[in-house]
Amino acid sequence: MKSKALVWHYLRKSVGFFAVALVFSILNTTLNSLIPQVVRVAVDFVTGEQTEDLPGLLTGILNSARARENPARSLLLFAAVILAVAVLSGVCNYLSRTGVANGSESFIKRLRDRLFLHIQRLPYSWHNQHQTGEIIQRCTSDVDVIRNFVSNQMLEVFRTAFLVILSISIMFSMNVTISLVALAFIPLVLMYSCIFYSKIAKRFRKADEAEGELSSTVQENLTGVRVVRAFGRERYEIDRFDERNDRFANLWIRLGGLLSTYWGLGDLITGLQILCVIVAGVMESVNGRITLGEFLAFVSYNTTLIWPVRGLGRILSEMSKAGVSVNRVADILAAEEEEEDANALRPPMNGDIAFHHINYCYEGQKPVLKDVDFTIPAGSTFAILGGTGSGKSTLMHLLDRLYDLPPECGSITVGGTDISKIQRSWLRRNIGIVLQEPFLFSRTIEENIRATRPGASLEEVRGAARIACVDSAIDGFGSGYETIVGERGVTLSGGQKQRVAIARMLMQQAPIMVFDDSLSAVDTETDEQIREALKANLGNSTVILISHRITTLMQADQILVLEDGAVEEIGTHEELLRKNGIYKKIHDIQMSSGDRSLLEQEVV
Ligand SMILES: Nc1ncnc2c1ncn2[C@@H]1O[C@H](COP(=O)(O)OP(=O)(O)OP(=O)(O)O)[C@@H](O)[C@H]1O
Repeated sequence: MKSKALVWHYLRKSVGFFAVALVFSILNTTLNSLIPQVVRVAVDFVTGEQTEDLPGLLTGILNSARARENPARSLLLFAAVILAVAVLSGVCNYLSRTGVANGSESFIKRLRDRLFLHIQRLPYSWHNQHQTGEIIQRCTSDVDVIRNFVSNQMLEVFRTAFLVILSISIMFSMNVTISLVALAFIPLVLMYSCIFYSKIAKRFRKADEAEGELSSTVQENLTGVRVVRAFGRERYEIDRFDERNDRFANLWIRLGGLLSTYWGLGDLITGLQILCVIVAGVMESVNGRITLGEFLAFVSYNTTLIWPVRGLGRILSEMSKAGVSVNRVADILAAEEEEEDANALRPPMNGDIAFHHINYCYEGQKPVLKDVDFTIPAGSTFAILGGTGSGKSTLMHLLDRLYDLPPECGSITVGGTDISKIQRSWLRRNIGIVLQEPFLFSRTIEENIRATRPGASLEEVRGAARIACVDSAIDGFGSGYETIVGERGVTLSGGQKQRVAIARMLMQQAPIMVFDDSLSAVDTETDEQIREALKANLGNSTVILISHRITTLMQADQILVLEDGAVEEIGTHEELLRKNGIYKKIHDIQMSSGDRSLLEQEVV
């Protein structure tokens, strides 16, 4: 969506509020412009000059109050009129601001909701390509800049335009010469504002990017705080932060410098303009072409005219900032969501899973999977063994359609149906995955486990935790299932996190379950206990086990060995040992390590 279309799309539902605000803002401006007229009349009335051109209503009031015979009473009357106008103007101001607040807040709420929803729907690949800190900055700081413009500046543009037209008309009706003097400076002020406007926009864009980098550094550092501590990298991280913070501060200092020059020079031009108007006014007044009251009114109109014109520069700079922010938000909203075809298939998911000649590479990368072709029989336990980076997780990401497999790169079928024809949400609901790096939300353990089946009872949650062998560990926490898990599960050990993630996946009761190296952080004994519990409870589910550890895989119905993205061997534990290939080699290496006793027990 183009940026302007984006603003309009979310703004149009608030147009009613803004229209009301605009009407009251114009009324408020009109009422304010009456006050110098009342002052003019009051001064001229008291000094006895040209009182015959008083508005009819005012003459009537003055006559009925017999003000002409009593100057003090007449001044009280003028004060009362000014007070009445000021009260009305205040009411209009209140209504205008309320309208703007309602309009802008509802607009921003819609924008925020849409952003959040959109980000939820963006593909996995998009999230992998964007830094979390930068996304957070766009959703908070950029949205705030837009909000600030819409709530404080947008209506000002219209109000200023109206005020300029009104003030100029009144001034010309009073005295053409002084009006021309006043007006001569307006193009200069406007031109000057526009030049600065374009410079400020450029600098703001840079400062905004630097802020994004800074947020990313902080976010990454906080997320990886344990790695930083473990490797004693604090100094390096502090220096890295300092460097970005310096860049950010310098950019803002330069931006501040530019703004200071703008306001300083602006003050000078404004001062000159006011000086010229006063000089011209005094000359016209001395020559008897305007009264004292008119002169005072003129100075007053000129001041109310010149400040908003100068303010236009600020509005323009805010507008440029908002423009940058709108573009950045529009960039996110322009990213294509994962399309969900309502007519896509929702077939039974308890059939064989077949990978047909998969050749896959990530965008711009070398091939990750090379002619991978195998079938996982329904209801079986299938294991995948392979070195790091051999493409095991990629296979699972393709199965779950976290990445879409282009048609020319092979196909994956479940029960004979191509997964590209299966509704994504249906596919994901029926494939439970425990990811390699499980993420737990900062909520209670119970909520974390229940996340995949919100209606589940506590007993069901406990049941899943028991199968994942984490029930007793949870009971050992002070608040049991009510224990809050910190960000990324900081209060839990790596193994406990993995087991809570397994319990969460089990709650899903999916016919296909994938364990992507999800027992790596538990000791071999617990690993075995969990596998035993899973075997007894998984029923007819098809289980895909990915691991580097032979003890985790050896009891699987079939084991596939993946080497550098290609299928190297496939068979049962015994068959693969007999083949004397890579599986046997890994087996022998692990045999000589701590897993030997377990291996021996299990093989017997
Ligand atoms: N999102 C991605 N974008 C680009 N390249 C990727 C992406 N994800 C993985 N890769 C690359 O694809 C290759 C296979 O990665 P994959 O995660 O599938 O390996 P793996 O066998 O699961 O490894 P490990 O056992 O270490 O988890 C690696 O070289 C990796 O760098």
